[in-house]
Amino acid sequence: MTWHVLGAGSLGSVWAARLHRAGVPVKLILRDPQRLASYRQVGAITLVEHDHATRYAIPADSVDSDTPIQRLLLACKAYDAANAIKHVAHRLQPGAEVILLQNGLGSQDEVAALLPQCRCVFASSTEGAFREVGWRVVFAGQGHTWLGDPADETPPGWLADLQQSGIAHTWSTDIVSRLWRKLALNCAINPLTVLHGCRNGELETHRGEVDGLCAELIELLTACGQPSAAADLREDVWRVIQATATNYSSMYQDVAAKRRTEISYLLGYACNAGSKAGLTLPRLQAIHHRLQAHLGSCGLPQH
Ligand SMILES: NC(=O)C1=CN([C@@H]2O[C@H](COP(=O)(O)OP(=O)(O)OC[C@H]3O[C@@H](n4cnc5c(N)ncnc54)[C@H](OP(=O)(O)O)[C@@H]3O)[C@@H](O)[C@H]2O)C=CC1
Ligand SMILES: CC(C)(CO)C(=O)C(=O)O
Repeated sequence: MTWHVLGAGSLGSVWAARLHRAGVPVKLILRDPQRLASYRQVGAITLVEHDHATRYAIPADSVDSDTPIQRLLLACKAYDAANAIKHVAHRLQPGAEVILLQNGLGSQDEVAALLPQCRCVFASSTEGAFREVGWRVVFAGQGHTWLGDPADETPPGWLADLQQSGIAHTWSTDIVSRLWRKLALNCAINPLTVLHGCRNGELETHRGEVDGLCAELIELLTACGQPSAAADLREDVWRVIQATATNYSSMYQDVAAKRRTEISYLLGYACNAGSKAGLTLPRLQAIHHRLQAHLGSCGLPQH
């Protein structure tokens, strides 16, 4: 069965290239005929791993094609996910499986609401990839991907394709909790690195702010029925800060490159969930507002 990959950016390309080279049928779906023409001119995705570049001539079509889709990897940013899926929804067969690679929370439910006839599998990944130029992508960090379906704990048969392709993964029966935990880590670290203009490790000099956010995130996770995502959060945040001390967070990198951030699916989602639960979370609200103002001053969307 063919894997269709909608969103041939950083992570989508890394997935597509590994599946393709393992002999698993893959097709890229590009956003419009112009992007398809650009891809066809080059004819391949170039994947750079350990400074070694390899071309993978993966077949592609655009969203305008009408071939049916039974398995789809949605690899757009969280803010593009629902809009992107609308363009291919009519091609998805009853019972089709859609794997959602988005970080944060909120986009998964937006997409699932549009696809009542499909099985939506949520993913949370610690892999790292970035687009160098054009159709050339650097696979910067080996990581792990957790996959799960909140509506059905049965592992899908296609996990064997991931195994065959060397995509490190685990089927998770608590994927929503994992997504919450990653969201909390991102909320405690990423906005502060943007506002202080620093690497993750330099947050050591802003201990009070990090700890204050952790305390409110623990309150939020607990109120939202996510006690295991709340357990030892502060310790985990400091462990991640130390382990990634010399790195710039993904949000820092987005702002530095003048790319839109996923703020609405991270801090925005956390603040909304807090309001819905009737919580007062002054530190999270304040950092959300400071970050929005900062994004505005950089000419970037505040949502
Ligand atoms: N990159 C990473 O290291 C990691 C990313 N993630 C998460 O994975 C998700 C994807 O991130 P990433 O791969 O970095 O994102 P990129 O910006 O690199 O890629 C997104 C891709 O989506 C495509 N796209 C957007 N809208 C549409 C549309 N309507 N139709 C078709 N294609 C569309 C873009 O197309 P075009 O090329 O035409 O602009 C682009 O190729 C994010 O939620 C991110 O947080 C999680 C862990 C690590
Ligand atoms: C390294 C870490 C955990 C920091 O929040 C991250 O995931 C990111 O930069 O987005």
